[in-house]
Amino acid sequence: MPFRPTLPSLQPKSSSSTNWLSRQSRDPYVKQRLSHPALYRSRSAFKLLELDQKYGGFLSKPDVRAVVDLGAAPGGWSQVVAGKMGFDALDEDTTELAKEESSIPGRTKEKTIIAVDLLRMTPIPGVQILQGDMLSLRTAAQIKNFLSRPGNPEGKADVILSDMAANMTGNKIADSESSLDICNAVFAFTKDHLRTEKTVARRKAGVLVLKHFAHPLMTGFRKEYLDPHFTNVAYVKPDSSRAQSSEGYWVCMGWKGLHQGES
Ligand SMILES: C[S@@+](CC[C@H](N)C(=O)[O-])C[C@H]1O[C@@H](n2cnc3c(N)ncnc32)[C@H](O)[C@@H]1O
Repeated sequence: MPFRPTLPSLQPKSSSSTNWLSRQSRDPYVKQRLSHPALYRSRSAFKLLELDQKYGGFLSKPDVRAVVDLGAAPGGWSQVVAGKMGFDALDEDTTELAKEESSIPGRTKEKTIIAVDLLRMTPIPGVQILQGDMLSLRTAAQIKNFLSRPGNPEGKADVILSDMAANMTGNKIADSESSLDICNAVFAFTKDHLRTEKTVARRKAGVLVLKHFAHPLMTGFRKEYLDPHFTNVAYVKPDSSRAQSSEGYWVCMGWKGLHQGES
């Protein structure tokens, strides 16, 4: 369902909601979303577009056959991925131009996109939706089933995206721990399901994009799990991410797999 601005009610507003409305009305990315022909479901879609563009169009490489989008609801990132992989992922066909932009010549529909979230999602063409908790091992097993098909018997993904975020409590320690739990669960999934750059035979193939909230615990996580296992790890705060949020993304390229003796 496309994003629809709600009309402001006539009730008096609290100062925080007035501030929010005023910030929204000035936010260039909210304005861009409302006027963009693709009618992305979320403002987050622009973060992924920015990351993809900055890191060489990793979603559009011809060898990318399977993408997993974790924490996908309401579906902006999945719409971006589906568009890049040749599906018409628009919620509404507004203009002919938008249709042309979303269909990339030379792409077939032999691609797998899996979107996972705790919440229900409205369907997106080309995207298989799975409602489940990524902190549960059962969900990882279900994703593997979705990934495994004749062209991909080993059930691997070329790109794993995680924009997952638990509900914030306002307690910094609890919130950092939830973010760390999510990062650990995503890494556990990645080590079993991301195709290595060696298997693909392309440098920087096997990409993980992982959202996290800045905290010293996260520096340790990066040093222990990301830096040793990827050819390149970059920290990015997209321009489209609100300055007051402590969120940031690691763009990790070139999955090397586990080292001998690691499990
Ligand atoms: C910021 S939103 C994602 C927005 C999405 N990338 C988009 O473009 O529409 C974060 C999502 O993470 C999901 N989430 C949080 N914890 C999760 C978990 N343990 N398993 C699956 N999804 C989770 C939330 O339900 C929420 O929809």
